[in-house]
Amino acid sequence: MIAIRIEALNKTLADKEREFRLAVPFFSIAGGERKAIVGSTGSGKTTVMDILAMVTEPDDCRRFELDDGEELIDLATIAERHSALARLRAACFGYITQQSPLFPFLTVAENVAVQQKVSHRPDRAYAEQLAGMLGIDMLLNARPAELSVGQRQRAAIARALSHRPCVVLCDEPTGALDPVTARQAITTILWAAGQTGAAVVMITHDWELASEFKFEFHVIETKRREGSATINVLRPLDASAREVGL
Ligand SMILES: Nc1ncnc2c1ncn2[C@@H]1O[C@H](COP(=O)(O)OP(=O)(O)OP(=O)(O)O)[C@@H](O)[C@H]1O
Repeated sequence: MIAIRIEALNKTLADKEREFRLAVPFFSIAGGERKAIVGSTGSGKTTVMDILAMVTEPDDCRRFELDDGEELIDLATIAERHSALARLRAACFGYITQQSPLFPFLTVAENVAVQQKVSHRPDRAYAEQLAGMLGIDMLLNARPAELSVGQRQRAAIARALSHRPCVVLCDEPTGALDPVTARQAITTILWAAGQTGAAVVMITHDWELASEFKFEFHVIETKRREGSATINVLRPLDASAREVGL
């Protein structure tokens, strides 16, 4: 079973006027688990997700590793090994970003097929099944420009799940969806994760939906400010804080 562990990780983003520092003392996720990351806008949720997706490199960490059940992979240094990083991403990770850009010159079906091809897991029937569950099966031959924002978001979800990843990362996957379609999207993500025993990490502002689907909450909050620098920390949220909707 897959597991990712982070210990004492730090990342600083800075420009001339301000500095944003994020600390992750400890975070772990294993196959079958579902964790929600919450926090105010600009608190660093996407930064955490980009680090998990190995899009952004941490500045330093005591531990940042992926255990795939056979091998322990050091994610802190994998960015230096381009082909290993590309292989790992294609095989293991499904990342639904906020924009989730689709190739504009390809149909929805072709966008999904590209992901499966890169991951060496072509499976048209599975792609169609996901599209059906997400309510976009009638749109498989449409190009992104012909879709609404919510339809594009669902196409991006189908693409990110289509190669049966064992880590599913979702950055506000239901941001453009109405409540019924949002529930359908989360149900599909968790169904697909259940097929492979995948771990699911989701950024959301929808506490109610995440609670309903039994996500474990982690929150990013400001620890302190030092001049123009903001220092934020990711920590688990206990049940009592969740009840008052902190
Ligand atoms: N290059 C940079 N220099 C300084 N600060 C930066 C830079 N890039 C990003 N930031 C800051 O980093 C912080 C974290 O950004 P991030 O996108 O991770 O937040 P978020 O919690 O995902 O926000 P949202 O909910 O709005 O999507 C923000 O406050 C942002 O202003």
